[in-house]
Amino acid sequence: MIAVIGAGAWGTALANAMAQGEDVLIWAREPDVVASINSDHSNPLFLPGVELSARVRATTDLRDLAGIDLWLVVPPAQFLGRVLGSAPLEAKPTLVLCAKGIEAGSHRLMAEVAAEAAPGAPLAVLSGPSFAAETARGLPTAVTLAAASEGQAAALAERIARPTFRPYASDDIVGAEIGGAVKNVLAIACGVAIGAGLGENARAAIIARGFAEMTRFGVARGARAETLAGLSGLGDLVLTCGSTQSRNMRLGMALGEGQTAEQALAGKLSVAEGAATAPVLAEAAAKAGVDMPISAAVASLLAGQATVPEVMDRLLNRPLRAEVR
Ligand SMILES: NC(=O)c1ccc[n+]([C@@H]2O[C@H](COP(=O)([O-])OP(=O)(O)OC[C@H]3O[C@@H](n4cnc5c(N)ncnc54)[C@H](O)[C@@H]3O)[C@@H](O)[C@H]2O)c1
Ligand SMILES: O=P(O)(O)OC[C@H](O)CO
Repeated sequence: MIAVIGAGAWGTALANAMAQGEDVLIWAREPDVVASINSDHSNPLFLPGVELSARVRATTDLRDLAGIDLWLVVPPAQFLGRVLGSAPLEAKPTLVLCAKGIEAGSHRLMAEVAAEAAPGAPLAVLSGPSFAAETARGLPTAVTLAAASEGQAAALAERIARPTFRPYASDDIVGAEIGGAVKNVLAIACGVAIGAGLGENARAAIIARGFAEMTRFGVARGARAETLAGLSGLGDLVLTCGSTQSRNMRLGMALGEGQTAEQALAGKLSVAEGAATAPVLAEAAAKAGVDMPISAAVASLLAGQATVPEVMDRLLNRPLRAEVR
């Protein structure tokens, strides 16, 4: 049996994919979500329109996960430490971290947060281009699965691979995490460009120059550039910047159309992780001396410290430079 923590769209989609091979127990915070998964095999709150396998069962009690050896950990990034802190981790289950973000305040990646909450538990990171609704419907999905060694990642990949769900093993945990966290911020930037009518040239420029930012930041944090060029970095960047299925892209479009961040985020149950990651990333990059002008622009827009014309002006008037370096 596999456990899943968090029954948002991605936790539910992963549970449904995993149920093709093993029984799954999913923990949800919301009693209504547990009730609809157990009685109707659906999660209309977070993943409407998808019929779930009867092999997925749900609980609101984290203690029910005790004894399960493999957990997919899928709450929003800012809650991951708190949720793990309440979980029965005595048996040191393998934790596959699936949230994409950087912890506010501490600037820690999810594996650093989990290592403190679950000392001694084997850790892995699953990240890549994966809209939940598509994975849940069994459409082909390939992701990076990073663990402490490529051997551990490969063994885990054997366990969680399914006919249309294909993990690629890696030993670069930091690289897999940074790609997923940074692409959400860049997707907001692409959304702003589209929402403000700046055109497709601008979107492509943000993707390419954003990828340069992601690589600079990742390498400074110890990632390998080749990981950032893979599924969890460039792959997810292209997906998220190219589709209005992305919540981050849609948030950016609302900003580009003139809404404030408060207006664009009001009443939303679902998470656009880039909104929480952007200020943390801007701070962490400044602290590390890494130049990330697009991410910094997103952070100032979200904070209401600049308008779209102002950030455009700032970006376009930076000194001309060589493309590489
Ligand atoms: N949705 C996707 O397509 C997708 C794909 C890959 C990765 N992810 C990542 O998965 C993570 C979860 O996103 P999602 O899309 O499944 O969520 P979601 O937006 O569908 O749902 C929100 C989730 O937040 C949880 N939540 C709200 N307040 C909370 C709190 N105080 N403590 C703990 N949990 C709380 C809710 O219970 C719910 O599970 C994010 O890091 C996201 O970037 C999402
Ligand atoms: O809807 P988004 O922007 O959170 O993107 C979802 C996934 O991260 C895509 O891989």
